[in-house]
Amino acid sequence: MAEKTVSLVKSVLRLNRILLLEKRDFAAACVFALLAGLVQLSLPLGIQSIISFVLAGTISTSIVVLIAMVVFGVFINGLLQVRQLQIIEKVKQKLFVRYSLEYSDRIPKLNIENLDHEYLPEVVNRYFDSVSLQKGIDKLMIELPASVIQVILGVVLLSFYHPLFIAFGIVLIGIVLTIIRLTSTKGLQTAYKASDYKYAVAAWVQEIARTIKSFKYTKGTSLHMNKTDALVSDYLSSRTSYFGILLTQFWSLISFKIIITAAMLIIGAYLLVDQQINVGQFIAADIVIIAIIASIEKLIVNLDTVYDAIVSVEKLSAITNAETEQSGSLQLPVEQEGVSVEFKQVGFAYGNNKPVLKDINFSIKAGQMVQIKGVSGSGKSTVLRLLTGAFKNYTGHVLLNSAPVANYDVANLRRNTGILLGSQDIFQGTLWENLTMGNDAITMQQVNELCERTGLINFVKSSGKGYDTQLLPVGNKLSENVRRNILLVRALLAEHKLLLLEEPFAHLPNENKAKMIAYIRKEAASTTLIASQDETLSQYCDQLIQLSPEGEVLS
Ligand SMILES: Nc1ncnc2c1ncn2[C@@H]1O[C@H](COP(=O)(O)OP(=O)(O)OP(=O)(O)O)[C@@H](O)[C@H]1O
Repeated sequence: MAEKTVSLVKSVLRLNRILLLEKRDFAAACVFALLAGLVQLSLPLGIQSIISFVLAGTISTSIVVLIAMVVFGVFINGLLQVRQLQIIEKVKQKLFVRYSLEYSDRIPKLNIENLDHEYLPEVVNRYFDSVSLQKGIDKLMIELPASVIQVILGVVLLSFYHPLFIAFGIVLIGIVLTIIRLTSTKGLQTAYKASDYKYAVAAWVQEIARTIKSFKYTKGTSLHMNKTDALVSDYLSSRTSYFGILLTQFWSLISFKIIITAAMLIIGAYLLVDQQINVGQFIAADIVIIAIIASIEKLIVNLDTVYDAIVSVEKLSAITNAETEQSGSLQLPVEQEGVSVEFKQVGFAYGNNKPVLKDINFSIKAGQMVQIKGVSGSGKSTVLRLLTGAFKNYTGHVLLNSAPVANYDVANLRRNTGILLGSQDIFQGTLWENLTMGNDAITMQQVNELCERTGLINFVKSSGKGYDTQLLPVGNKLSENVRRNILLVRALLAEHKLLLLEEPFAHLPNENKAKMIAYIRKEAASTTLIASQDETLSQYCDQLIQLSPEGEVLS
């Protein structure tokens, strides 16, 4: 697995940006934490005054008032905590909504050229980190700020008892910062690695489920278990190193507590004996110090939540920060029915692989129907893909109406292009949704007509719910014929100026194929490029572009 170096500062800033998206809520939670901290400190002050009164032997109404104030302080503290919980619940819900919408919105806009080496359904698993982030938000937005505020307020309060306590406070904060500084980078790095392996295990289990029939029908081999075993071992060893860091932090904390407790008692006892502070102040100072130690303990014990939250934000960024498609601004002319297409000295390779297309030249007039022919792997589909505008790292010129395809507004281009590529699929939803893709302008009459021509109408009629029939992901349980027909009708529905079709008719009986060709020629009137090895298709086309196995145009 490729190691990713995680920058502590960058990661903390990224987490901060997420928290600051809910600026007002975060500020409100901090204010409540501050108030709660102040109210909590009223407790030692109140106790100190009560002890002074008791020692002076004066039981007066002042004591009753003081006791009432301390009890009231405890009540107010509870009230502030409830308010904090309400704010945090709101933030949790907002986080879930934000990531759900951002993922759904961004995925179709991603630059697939960059994601070519990734399996997107696996990458999208990072979405579950929004739930992990939600879980950590209590600690991040309530407990940790509250602990920091309490430490600062406590040290300020101590300094009023005696200047010696100022030095004590500075040493205290110094030690904590040193512990955090020394262990955090490693802690974060190991947490990130453990998370990587967790996703690797999840991806592999998903892969077994996706290809269940392959694994079910193996001849008793245990490849699936062996691979899981190897991945789980990696996870366990990275998780163990992560836990090692947490243990180091915890040991530092225990040593720190021992030193501070001793220092607190020695300094307090010395000041008391030396009569620099009285008993009430001694007890109150001790209560404050105990509260500070408890807050610091919380800070260090909860560092794993901070690591987890940082890792979650990093993981979620696999989609939220992935590059999206660049769009130009050109629009295709509304009045024109087709578009002219031109390839001038076009060369293309997927990533760093060997070139698929070499010096491709052809031109197609608006409204023409053209077959692109060639053996498997010659690059027929790649020619179509370049025209979708999704792949831009080619050399030479890919022109639509004499303008580079990259100059077109992506949304406008896609609206005007009917695309049938082998990589497209059926999604979980109704047949109607799968055919129209949510385009409300498409009428029942248009859908019926294309279903008649392709023969898909037989499936519609035989399914109990017609167009409302629910389809399973990837078109599971549908016959290959029906699946291909759905994708073909989807590509042709609505008006297009350009049609890019990969083997659209191979599954159709001759009768339906003739009907579809007639439909495209007469009624669609778009410029049509068909990538196909069909020997009989060229007789219906205006042009035949033959590709050699090396990805060159044969004249
Ligand atoms: N996303 C990709 N990443 C890397 N290589 C790819 C990718 N898509 C296709 N290729 C490779 O590019 C070459 C051309 O593929 P393309 O699909 O364009 O050929 P084709 O002529 O349409 O083949 P077929 O008729 O089998 O669909 C093939 O060698 C293929 O393996």
